[in-house]
Amino acid sequence: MFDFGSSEDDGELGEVDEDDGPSGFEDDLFDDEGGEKDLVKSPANNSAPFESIKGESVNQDGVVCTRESGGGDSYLSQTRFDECSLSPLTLKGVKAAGYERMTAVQEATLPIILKGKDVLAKAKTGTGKTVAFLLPAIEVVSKLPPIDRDQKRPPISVVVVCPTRELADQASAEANKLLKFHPSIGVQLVIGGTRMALEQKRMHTNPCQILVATPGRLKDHMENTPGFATRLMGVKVLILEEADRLLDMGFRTDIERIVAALPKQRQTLLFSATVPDEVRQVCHIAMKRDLEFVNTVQEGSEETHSQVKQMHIVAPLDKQFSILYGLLTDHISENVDYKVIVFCTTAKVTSLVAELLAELKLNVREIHSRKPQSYRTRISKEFKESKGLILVSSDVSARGVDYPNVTLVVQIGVPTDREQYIHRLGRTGRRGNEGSGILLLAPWEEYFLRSIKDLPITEATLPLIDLDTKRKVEKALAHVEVKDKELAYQAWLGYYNSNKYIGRDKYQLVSLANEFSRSLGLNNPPAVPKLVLRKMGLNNIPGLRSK
Ligand SMILES: Nc1ncnc2c1ncn2[C@@H]1O[C@H](COP(=O)(O)OP(=O)(O)OP(=O)(O)O)[C@@H](O)[C@H]1O
Repeated sequence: MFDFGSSEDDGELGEVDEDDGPSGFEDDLFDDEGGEKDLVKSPANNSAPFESIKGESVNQDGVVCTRESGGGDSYLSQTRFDECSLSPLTLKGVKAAGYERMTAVQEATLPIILKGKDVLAKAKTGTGKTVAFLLPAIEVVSKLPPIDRDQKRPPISVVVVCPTRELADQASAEANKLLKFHPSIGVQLVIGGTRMALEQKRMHTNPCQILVATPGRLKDHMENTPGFATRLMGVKVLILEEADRLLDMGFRTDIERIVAALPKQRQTLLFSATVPDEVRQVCHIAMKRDLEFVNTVQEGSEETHSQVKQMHIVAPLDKQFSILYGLLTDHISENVDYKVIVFCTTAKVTSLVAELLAELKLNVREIHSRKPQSYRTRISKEFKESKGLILVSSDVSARGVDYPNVTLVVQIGVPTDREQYIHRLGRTGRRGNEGSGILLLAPWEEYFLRSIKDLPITEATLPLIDLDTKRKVEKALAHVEVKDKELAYQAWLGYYNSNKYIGRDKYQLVSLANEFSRSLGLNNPPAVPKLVLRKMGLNNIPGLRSK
């Protein structure tokens, strides 16, 4: 249906739509944890330059020297796991998991981590960072004296902190896979949205040395689970997955508290596909001064994969649903085994888009923080295992989640920041596979393209929308519950209000929100509770209706 004549174009917290971060009132009122937090990024802390934590990785001129490894997009290195000094039981686990050769980041980090050094590692999405930090952590535990069976609360030796529940779930599953031949090493998952009491019981009955957690729930256990704080005194390795997300302002206080509760004598590993400068400046919160920065993204190469075709489309809001529908039907007709993720700005907008696409008879699932954890786990598992499915998602799936063979990632509306764009796009093109990404922006969101102008993203011409598509979409929109449209409108307002760029001019913001409401087929913008408007700083702005 669409023909893209593409032309070159030089064109935040991020929304952690997840329940374990610091919850402000925004969570309840605007919906999405992410919206607010994303935009309150940590300001560059110039008083703590990276040189102050340089260690061996800074040369005499104070320039950070990174260890380059691997090449371009090559997925696996030439080095085999059995060439590395891993214990026989761990090697057996690696082999049983089907891994033979190391990926570039594994090859680059494993020897350094095994030496006991703190490592900050940057490697592209889907290149095996989880195995890279789990293997040496397992080695540390396997060398410790075995736990005394009578000991009621054995120490925890490794803590892995992940920004979302899905990611934590995935890391603990990978750990269990690698631990197949280490029956005495236990893993426990502690994440928000599940019953604390159940986790407390499990921790009591099944001793674990490796704990995988989201920050909020970990803090809860520190404060409320008897004996937990003592068990943490045994920690030898702390891992912060998606370190930049965890160290930005949204999570920083939680991480500071967690770090303060752990022994100083420990090894700390920070992994992410994106490591902005301000994160390097704050990583001293958790790491030793002589940390090593291992960067497997070669100087001058992009942080995204070259085998993933990236495009952006700029279109007014009233055309976006039709464009989305057209993009999806085109993609489905060209890919029998299609597997698509559509990222939306907030949980409630996600819900609305999923409802609309389901009305359009597409095979759709939705995932976001407003869904119960049991539902999220089920949908995530289903999407992992299936083909011929579209997952409409908030940023709960933006980072780290390893859905195999995703063929297309669509992002509608401005991502919270450059990093979030890269991580979302990184759900496709994993393990060297091909994929494509489309960013759909409104004209007033075009400013975002400046922040990704170094990435190989091309501009697609505005697709023509045929009358049939337009009618179908209008009809489907008319069937979407009015209540859901109202909730999406409010969430939209909250999200863009907290956007530094768009939320600056409140009059303009309201006019854009009302454009969004019209694009949903609403004649009048929905009324928003007075309290919500006050908290957004939007009371008395003409064009808004209050109730
Ligand atoms: N050495 C290896 N050989 C083959 N497959 C591997 C190897 N290491 C990891 N994998 C697989 O590669 C996939 C991607 O790994 P993983 O999810 O850890 O990537 P990541 O770098 O953490 O991605 P993201 O930045 O999105 O979090 C997983 O399916 C994992 O099982």
